Amino acid sequence: MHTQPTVLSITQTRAAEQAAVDAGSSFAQLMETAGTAATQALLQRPANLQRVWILCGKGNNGGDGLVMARLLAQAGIHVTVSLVQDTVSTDLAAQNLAALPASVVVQAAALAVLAEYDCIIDAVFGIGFDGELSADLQALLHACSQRPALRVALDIPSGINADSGHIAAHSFQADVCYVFHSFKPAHTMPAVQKYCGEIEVLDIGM
Ligand SMILES: NC(=O)C1=CN([C@@H]2O[C@H](COP(=O)(O)OP(=O)(O)OC[C@H]3O[C@@H](n4cnc5c(N)ncnc54)[C@H](O)[C@@H]3O)[C@@H](O)[C@H]2O)[C@@H](O)CC1
Ligand SMILES: [K+]
Repeated sequence: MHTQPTVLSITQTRAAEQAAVDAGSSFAQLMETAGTAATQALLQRPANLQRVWILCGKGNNGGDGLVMARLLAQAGIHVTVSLVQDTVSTDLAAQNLAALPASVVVQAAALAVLAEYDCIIDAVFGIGFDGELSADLQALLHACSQRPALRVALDIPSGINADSGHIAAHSFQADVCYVFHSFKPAHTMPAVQKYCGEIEVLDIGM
């Protein structure tokens, strides 16, 4: 028998996160668990992962990417991080940026894009994205889709609205999408599933 996945809207997801925090967790713990679960899932894949490039947006999806950067570097992987919006805007993302080990290279995307990677991780936007991508981000995400690297999206490929499923031009084209806690409505839509590739739902303890 095929079990239908649980689907939560953006509002329901944020309410579930708040309920987990009210029950004794914390947003920092949820982010740490999300980044840890995605790192473990990635390391279990039969993939060459010597050089990983992580594109981080300024919000908490970027924070998840920064947790992964720390953990992958601790696992001995050569990690490059690009802050694609030049900064981080949430306390959690800032804390995880400050916690990066010295071995992680933090480099402007315009420079980093010239190097070779085995894996590209999209931590630009998650459920906070709405609308269209800037011209710069369109060019960057399009360049990523041309690369012979394993492309991993965190929560949802950047450029896609998690509720409506609207796909902005040059949204990230993933091979695998690690979805946190539960499907959002967009993950059920065939057009969006083409951008997700393989979808794996990860328990983040809520
Ligand atoms: N809140 C929590 O407890 C958790 C959040 N998690 C992660 O956090 C994500 C949600 O984080 P946020 O709510 O910070 O949102 P995002 O990180 O998805 O993005 C928010 C940022 O994107 C900007 N933005 C939105 N649309 C844009 C557009 N068209 N062009 C340019 N910028 C745009 C917003 O102004 C905001 O600064 C989830 O998808 C998940 O990956 C996980 O860490 C698990 C726990
Ligand atoms: K993403």
